[in-house]
Amino acid sequence: MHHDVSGLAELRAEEITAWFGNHKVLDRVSLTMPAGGITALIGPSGCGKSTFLRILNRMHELVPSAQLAGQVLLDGEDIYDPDKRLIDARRSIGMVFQKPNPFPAMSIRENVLAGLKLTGTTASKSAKAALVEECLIKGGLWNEVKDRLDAPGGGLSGGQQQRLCIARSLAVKPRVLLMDEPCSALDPTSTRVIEETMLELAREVTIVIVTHNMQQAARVSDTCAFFLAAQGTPGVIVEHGDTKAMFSHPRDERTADYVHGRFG
Ligand SMILES: Nc1ncnc2c1ncn2[C@@H]1O[C@H](COP(=O)(O)OP(=O)(O)OP(=O)(O)O)[C@@H](O)[C@H]1O
Repeated sequence: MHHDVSGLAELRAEEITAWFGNHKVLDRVSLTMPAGGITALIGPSGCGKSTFLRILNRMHELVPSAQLAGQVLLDGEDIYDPDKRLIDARRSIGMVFQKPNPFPAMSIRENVLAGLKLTGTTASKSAKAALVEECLIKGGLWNEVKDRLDAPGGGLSGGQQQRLCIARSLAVKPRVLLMDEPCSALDPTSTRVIEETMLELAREVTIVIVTHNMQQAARVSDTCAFFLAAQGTPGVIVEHGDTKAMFSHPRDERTADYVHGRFG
């Protein structure tokens, strides 16, 4: 299959079912996350959004009791193909977490470059310097840190740390960036800066974001998927599609109730 590593990539989940032990938490969830778009995953707590996100870059299998059925296709290629290496899936599909997690004692520069070691990538000193600048610019942090690249990452504010984590994930040139409530630990100003960064990044990387903030989903996402797990049943997608349409004219009453803040 044609595989343009520099181009924008579509991520597609097909019939994903997930368990922790015998507890089924997702049931045959299918979703196409368009290339170069921002897809928001919304829904009440416990409906399986984070589990679904973790399945998209093979983090679910880190939990010993976790099981999975279905496929995840990056530009048509199954990331769970036994011939594919885990590290390749993780490099192509990066993740930013709820709580900023830079290496606190490492310098800002070393934080950005940290992923290169893990993926065994080597680069010259000047190539590394260029990469650090490029990723910090894309992460929306360059102007604030360019004069102190050797200061520890842990000395930055929460919002800056989160942008540092975004820059770090960009350094290995991912094709998809997964973000699990990336702003929930941040103040409104930092949140807006991250949202602007996301809108810029979407030109070159496909983004999937879990968010509890409906305004945020409306501001940043092109497409949206509403997850729901009815009492005692696994999570499913009730409705998905164009974000503006889903917020203004939801097809399902449960979506209407959720996006208007009537539950969850
Ligand atoms: N490591 C785990 N071991 C066992 N069960 C788990 C584990 N992680 C999640 N679950 C269960 O899977 C279900 C889905 O959880 P998940 O965190 O994916 O939901 P969520 O929609 O992301 O929730 P939230 O919005 O609160 O983060 C829940 O019933 C949860 O208790």
